[in-house]
Amino acid sequence: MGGQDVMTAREVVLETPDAVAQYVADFLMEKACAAQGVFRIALSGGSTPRKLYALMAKAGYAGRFPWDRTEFFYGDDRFVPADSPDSNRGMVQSILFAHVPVPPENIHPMPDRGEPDDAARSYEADLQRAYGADTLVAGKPLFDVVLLGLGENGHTASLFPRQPVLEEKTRWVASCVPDDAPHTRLTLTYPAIASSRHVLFLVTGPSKTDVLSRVRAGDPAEPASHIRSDGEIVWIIDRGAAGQAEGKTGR
Ligand SMILES: O=C1O[C@H](COP(=O)(O)O)[C@@H](O)[C@H](O)[C@H]1O
Repeated sequence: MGGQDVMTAREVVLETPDAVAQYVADFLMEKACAAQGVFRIALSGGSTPRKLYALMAKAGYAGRFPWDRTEFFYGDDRFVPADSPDSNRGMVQSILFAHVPVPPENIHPMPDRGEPDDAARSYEADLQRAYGADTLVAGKPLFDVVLLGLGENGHTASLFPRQPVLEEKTRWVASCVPDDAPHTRLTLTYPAIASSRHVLFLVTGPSKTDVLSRVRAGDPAEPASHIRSDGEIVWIIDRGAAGQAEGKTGR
């Protein structure tokens, strides 16, 4: 694969948020089942992927997904305890992991204690152990799939506008303190996200239409405009976010 940016990404527009969840669940099932050996996913947080995680916890998926050879990491998290309602880790645990036979050692939550920068370095070391090297190599993706969302203020993972983390070229994980959102965060950096076979953006609802159109036009002020993948990028959006009267699949 030659790699993609958001301008050359494939786009799938579906009727509803439920259809988006279904599409992504089927995508993950197909890719994970087809993979040889370990399959690594970086999960997204926030509200949009909840439907996806709930669907994957249902018998039809839970009984067939290769949980035992899938390693679950996080694209970002808020630096709060897992029992906080704002914790991405806590959200995925309660909606998905509590209901499926995933070995606990396959779940890699971002740390939520100590100094945020130490926690970021510790998570980076966790990723490097899984990857088997401390330098990212072209042709050897860190992640099979990275799931991403898109905040109304333009952030993706916890890459917020105007933050120093947007300039990070070598670290895989960094801490940041957004100026327009609560909590210190830990986030994958651009180079870590780019080391992937598939980046899937899940975007639903009319509140995302404006920011989505800015990113799709390549607005450099939007952090999501700078996402790359060594493989493919796919936008999976509902017609509410697309600002369309009717859904269609294309591009
Ligand atoms: O803070 C976050 O927000 C983004 C977008 O979330 P959504 O609620 O608009 O779906 C999410 O992708 C990220 O993981 C999360 O930490």
